[in-house]
Amino acid sequence: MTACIVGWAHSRFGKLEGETLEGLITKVASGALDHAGIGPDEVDEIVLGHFNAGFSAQDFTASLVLQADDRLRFKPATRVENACATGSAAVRQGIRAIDANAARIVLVVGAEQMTTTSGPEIGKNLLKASYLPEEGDTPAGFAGVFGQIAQAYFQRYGDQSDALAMIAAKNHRNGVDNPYAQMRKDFGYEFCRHESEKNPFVAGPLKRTDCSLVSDGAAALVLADTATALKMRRAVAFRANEHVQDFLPMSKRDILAFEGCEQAWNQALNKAGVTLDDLSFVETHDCFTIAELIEYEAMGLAKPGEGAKLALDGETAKDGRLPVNPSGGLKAKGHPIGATGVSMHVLSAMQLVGEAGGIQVPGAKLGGIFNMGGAAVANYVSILDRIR
Ligand SMILES: CC(=O)CC(=O)SCCNC(=O)CCNC(=O)[C@H](O)C(C)(C)COP(=O)(O)OP(=O)(O)OC[C@H]1O[C@@H](n2cnc3c(N)ncnc32)[C@H](O)[C@@H]1OP(=O)(O)O
Repeated sequence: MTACIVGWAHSRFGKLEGETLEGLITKVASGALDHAGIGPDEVDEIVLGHFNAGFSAQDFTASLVLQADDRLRFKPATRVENACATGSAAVRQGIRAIDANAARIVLVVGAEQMTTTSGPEIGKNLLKASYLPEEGDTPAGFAGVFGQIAQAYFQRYGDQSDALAMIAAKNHRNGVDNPYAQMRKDFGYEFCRHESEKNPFVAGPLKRTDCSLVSDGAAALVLADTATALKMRRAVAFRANEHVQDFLPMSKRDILAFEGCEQAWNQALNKAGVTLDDLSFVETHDCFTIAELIEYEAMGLAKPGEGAKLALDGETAKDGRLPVNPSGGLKAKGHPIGATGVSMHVLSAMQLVGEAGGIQVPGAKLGGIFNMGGAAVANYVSILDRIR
């Protein structure tokens, strides 16, 4: 791999009153260029990750990045979309431009503004990332889809409510130390474990604390080829970047196996020539706590049906064997769809250069990222390594 991350910017995630999609995009675009010490005229290509699906009336958004600086005018700019993995799809498109020697510097932006949409519309928009003929009428939107997955998992492997509450509590605890996070509240295990007025059931066995947040936010990063990156202040290289796309209908797959996720991790670990034991941390797609649990199994940390033990034994806690979601994950940090994958790469790069502040994993050397679109349909894994 030749692409490296050399600079970045991240907005706060949350309900950002008075903010616009354009404002979010332009602020992180210029912030990332400033952070990298790269002038807009040096940019060869721009990629914007933006899901939309009804969240924004403006649907032709790639050129909004050009509003960050007049010197970006006439640069090639494209928007990409791959459901909740839209951000990682944008990162990958940038990497491929560099690997093909078609670009030396690429500006990647991910953004979404979700909170200006009303509750029922949010669920409808998100469900556009499901297979409409079979899953389009699922009650409670995507929470309903993962509620069914959780129910099926409980039927096959037994009730996992304790482990799901451990995952929720862990990610909420980690989010407290993340200044970009939408929710910085340490709810604790007991609150996450039990149904209450403040923590009602949302879909199947999933309670509110099992669900990611509805968020506004943006993140951006600058990619450069290795030769250029080695002359910069910071350089975080892609040891691997893999994309595996699976069938859309859940009925065509064993939905408890997340086979696309498994395949993407296998490919990435092979390419990087490392094992999970070599990773210092993982940022994984916890759109719902049951997703994080199944991802433990798909990535190879636990056998099928045994992911709960990792959560219950604290092995994926920040001070555990392999910290998972030290940022607080989608659960606490927030999940502005198009920004999420870019955010995962930005926060991982921060970890590797030792600039992650309160969420820093001490001595982090190698980071893994898994970002997912739909129910394990679009699967992206990156393995990042600091080279400067
Ligand atoms: C689509 C893909 O390709 C793959 C994916 O990633 S799927 C994931 C896509 N994202 C989603 O589906 C979003 C899921 N989450 C939600 O829909 C909503 O957060 C929810 C339905 C779980 C809760 O929404 P709600 O019931 O309308 O809550 P809301 O009225 O906004 O807030 C009530 C309280 O709960 C809190 N709250 C809201 N959502 C919360 C959450 N997810 N976790 C914890 N607390 C939450 C609020 O802060 C508020 O607290 P206070 O009373 O103390 O102020």
